[in-house]
Amino acid sequence: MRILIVGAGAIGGYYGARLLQAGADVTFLVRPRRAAHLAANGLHVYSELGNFSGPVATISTEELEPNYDLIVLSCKSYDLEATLQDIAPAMSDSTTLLPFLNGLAVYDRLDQMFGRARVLGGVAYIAVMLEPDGSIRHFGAADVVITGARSDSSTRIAQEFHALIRQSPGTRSLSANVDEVLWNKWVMLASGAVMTCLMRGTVGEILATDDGPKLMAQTMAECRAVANGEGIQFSTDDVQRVEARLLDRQSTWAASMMRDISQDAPRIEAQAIVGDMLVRAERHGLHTPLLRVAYCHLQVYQRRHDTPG
Ligand SMILES: NC(=O)C1=CN([C@@H]2O[C@H](COP(=O)(O)OP(=O)(O)OC[C@H]3O[C@@H](n4cnc5c(N)ncnc54)[C@H](OP(=O)(O)O)[C@@H]3O)[C@@H](O)[C@H]2O)C=CC1
Ligand SMILES: CC(C)(CO)C(=O)C(=O)O
Repeated sequence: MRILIVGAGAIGGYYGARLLQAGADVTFLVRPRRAAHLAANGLHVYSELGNFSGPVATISTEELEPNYDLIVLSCKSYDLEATLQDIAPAMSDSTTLLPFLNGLAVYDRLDQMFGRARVLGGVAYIAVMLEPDGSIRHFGAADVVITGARSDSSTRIAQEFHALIRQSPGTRSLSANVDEVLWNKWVMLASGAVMTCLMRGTVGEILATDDGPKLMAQTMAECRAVANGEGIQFSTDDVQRVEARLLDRQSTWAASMMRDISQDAPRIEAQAIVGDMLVRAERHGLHTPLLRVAYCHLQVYQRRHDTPG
């Protein structure tokens, strides 16, 4: 299987390296600055699960030809439209896409452009970061990847990808109900992002306050109601797994968007992670006050960074 990974950032670089270690045929689509860096230094991944260091094959959008079986999308959500233009020359009628972006808007867009049968579902539960020196650092040892076909005709390629990625360390599953998996992650992430970004604290710090547990539970209920409105029913296990993470008083976790805000990142994925949940809530006539407050707060942050001074 010929795999094109779009972006050699935290997620693309990390899983690209893991796929290379598994013997996969991987090329990274990168923009000029990253291409020059990788040509000069190679790719370096530092992880408790094993490091990777070595040269990698890169390509520019001008050089692309339609000869990939799978294109893995690992850009930030705000770069999706530009990325879709860049990958156009690589798309053949038989190319399948696998996005690892957070949120569900990416699926609506890809389904609209290419059809659901050409888009696999994928989530990564991991904390990785592109360091200023261009290397990729994995924080902790958690690394869970769940992928799956979203239509019968892409079952084979989903199985082939799983067979490759399962050779890497971490927990790997192939789901027969990947839509539920995608929603489950989004509900967890959106709820966690709403609370940790609004309160500027970790889950444990929030739960130690008078109203923290109640507000966290309300945020999860708002996000679950949106999922239900979109036709997703969670199992008791799903609900308990999200609650175990977001109602854990010992937790030092905060959403990566909260970490981006703490580091004064110029752009955040507020629209994809919180704004789009709110749009869907409105579509179903749902009252979601915490999502609304959080999105207003995140928009203020983004607008201040869009128009400095
Ligand atoms: N980091 C994490 O731990 C996790 C992240 N995610 C999600 O994964 C997605 C990616 O996040 P992350 O890897 O952290 O982000 P990064 O910013 O680390 O990496 C994104 C990379 O995409 C590249 N890129 C963007 N557009 C293009 C393009 N058109 N052509 C080539 N390269 C491009 C950027 O390159 P350039 O340098 O040229 O801008 C950048 O290196 C997000 O949606 C995030 O929410 C999900 C789970 C965990
Ligand atoms: C996997 C998880 C939940 C890791 O923190 C994430 O995607 C994020 O915070 O953006």
